[in-house]
Amino acid sequence: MSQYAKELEVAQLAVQRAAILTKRVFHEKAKGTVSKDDKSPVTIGDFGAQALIISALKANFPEDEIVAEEEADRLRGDPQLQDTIWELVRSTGLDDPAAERLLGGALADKAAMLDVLDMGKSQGGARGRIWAIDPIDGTKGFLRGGQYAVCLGLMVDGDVKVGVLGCPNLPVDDAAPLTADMGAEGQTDDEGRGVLFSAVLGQGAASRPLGTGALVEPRKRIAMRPIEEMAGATFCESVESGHSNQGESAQIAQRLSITNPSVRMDSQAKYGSIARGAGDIYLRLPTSKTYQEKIWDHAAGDLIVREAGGQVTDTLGRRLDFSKGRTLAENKGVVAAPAAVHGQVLKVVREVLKL
Ligand SMILES: Nc1ncnc2c1ncn2[C@@H]1O[C@H](COP(=O)(O)O)[C@@H](OP(=O)(O)O)[C@H]1O
Ligand SMILES: [Mg+2]
Ligand SMILES: [Mg+2]
Ligand SMILES: [Mg+2]
Repeated sequence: MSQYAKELEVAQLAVQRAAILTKRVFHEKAKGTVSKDDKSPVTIGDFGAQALIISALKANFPEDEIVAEEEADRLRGDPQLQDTIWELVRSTGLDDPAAERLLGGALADKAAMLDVLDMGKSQGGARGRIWAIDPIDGTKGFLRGGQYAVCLGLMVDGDVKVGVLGCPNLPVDDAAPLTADMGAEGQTDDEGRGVLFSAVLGQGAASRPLGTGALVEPRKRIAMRPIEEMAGATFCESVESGHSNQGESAQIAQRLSITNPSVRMDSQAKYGSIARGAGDIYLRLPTSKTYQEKIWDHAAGDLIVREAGGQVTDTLGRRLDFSKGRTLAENKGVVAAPAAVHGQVLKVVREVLKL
């Protein structure tokens, strides 16, 4: 068995199960948005998906630490919201009994769900096995019917070894071109959509359809698209102008003679899209001097792009450093591109950002 085979299997199934819940929330439920301290929207989907993922990890790797985005504190004083989430968590499972058994089956009760939600408070760091979870990345995209991703990465001694991204609203087809309307909103029909990206360090990156039971076979290798002419490249960037500086990104594109409009989409679906050659370059350009990127926003995508033939650094050319705790404290922004042109892109990024 290859290294991290069990971790890869459990991670993919856990993400797949959590995505069943997020899709249910989107389709069946009124969007129960509560406001968090940082004002980012967080929904019953975020809590429910996080509970399902942590419960699968604890069933298989009870000693591992977990860094997860959400915490149960705000739920403890809100019995109604607790009930809504518990009802969803209780009734969401993979439709393959063996796969569901591997994830440990259903949680015992609501109290167990709250406990599990709080198991994601590890401070992270440079030692041991630590999972990073973003139960819904791109919450704003999720609410809009745009792109979002269920994200899971395993770090060992600060280095990402396994990465999985579930993207329910991306086309299944790796060859489907990116279109401007793909990212922003209105993805209400699941037909032809849903992809599960994965990578293990040193073993390449792959995709398969995002299913609802056992993992869909085969798992197909993905690779970035070789860029022959920079002018024909496509940028991916955030929809939210507060998350990445779109004006600077346009200047960089212009200096690289890129004429294609950049494709805006929420979440780590950007990393998945460039990893399979649907787009080429992902830039995340800081909009504030103080914001520190969160490890759960990048761990899986960083590995998937690198294993697909890409290079991922920050705007100063440093590898993303996942060993510094819950944030990428030693990095600023992200520059992800095919390895062969990364240097050229980075040079222009530094010129425009005056770094
Ligand atoms: N000022 C900021 N700069 C960069 N990223 C930010 C930010 N404020 C919030 N974010 C992060 O941006 C993520 C979404 O990224 P994107 O813009 O690529 O879709 C959010 O993840 P969540 O949606 O999981 O909260 C959040 O963690
Ligand atoms: Mg958030
Ligand atoms: Mg996120
Ligand atoms: Mg999130």
